[in-house]
Amino acid sequence: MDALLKAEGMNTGYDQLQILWDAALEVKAGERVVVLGSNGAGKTTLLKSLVGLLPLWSGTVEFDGQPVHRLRIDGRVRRGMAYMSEVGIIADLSVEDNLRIGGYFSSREKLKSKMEAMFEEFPILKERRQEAAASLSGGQRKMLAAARALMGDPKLLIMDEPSAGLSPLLVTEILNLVKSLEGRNIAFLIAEQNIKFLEVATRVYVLDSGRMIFNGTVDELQRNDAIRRAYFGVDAV
Ligand SMILES: Nc1ncnc2c1ncn2[C@@H]1O[C@H](COP(=O)(O)OP(=O)(O)OP(=O)(O)O)[C@@H](O)[C@H]1O
Repeated sequence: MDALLKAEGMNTGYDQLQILWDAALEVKAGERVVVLGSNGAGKTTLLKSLVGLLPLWSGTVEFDGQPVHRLRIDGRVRRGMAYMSEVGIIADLSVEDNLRIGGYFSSREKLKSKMEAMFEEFPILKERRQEAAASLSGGQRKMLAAARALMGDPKLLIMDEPSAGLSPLLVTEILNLVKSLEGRNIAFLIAEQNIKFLEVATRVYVLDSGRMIFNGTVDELQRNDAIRRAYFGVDAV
């Protein structure tokens, strides 16, 4: 199967400081790929350069068979990439209006039906549809960020540390959300340091100091002694 997202030779960073070193990554249609990395490994930098929030110094990104690394983020979103980020949630706007922004490129009829589908998927958002996003709890804001990204009917949903700041119970909710979207033909690329996310992964990359040091299945990861020691503790798995 051809890759939906294929990035090669990614080098980038901030000013003179190089963070990503020749990173490569592939996500096939419908796959759920987790990029595991500790604090400061470069996960956010990687995702930002994939979606167009940070320019690459060198390297290529292809999406759906087309090069996209010279496109701005909106051009990549139109092609079916979605970046789930709470940063884009507008606190003063209602839940409903935030969702409307997520469906910006949809026709009016489509927007209405997508909104209803989201409210079915996320009943808590329906309950609070008229309230300002600022009034939502941390977990509810994540739900809104996910629903907003899904409003655009993406082929690929990119999530940056969805578990950050959430209680274990809410982490389970996010995992359930990812599981519940199985079969919808949405691929996931999830950057995380929480190994619980391996539960939903069909494939894993490990990013270490800006370099991809592993690419394989969860089974293969668990059989890799060096990585197991570094990420799970010697006896953990
Ligand atoms: N705007 C910036 N300017 C300079 N350095 C930055 C900037 N953003 C990130 N960095 C540095 O780049 C490195 C990688 O950061 P990045 O946020 O990509 O890592 P991460 O894996 O997402 O970490 P975390 O889990 O802590 O969010 C870190 O050393 C960080 O200090």
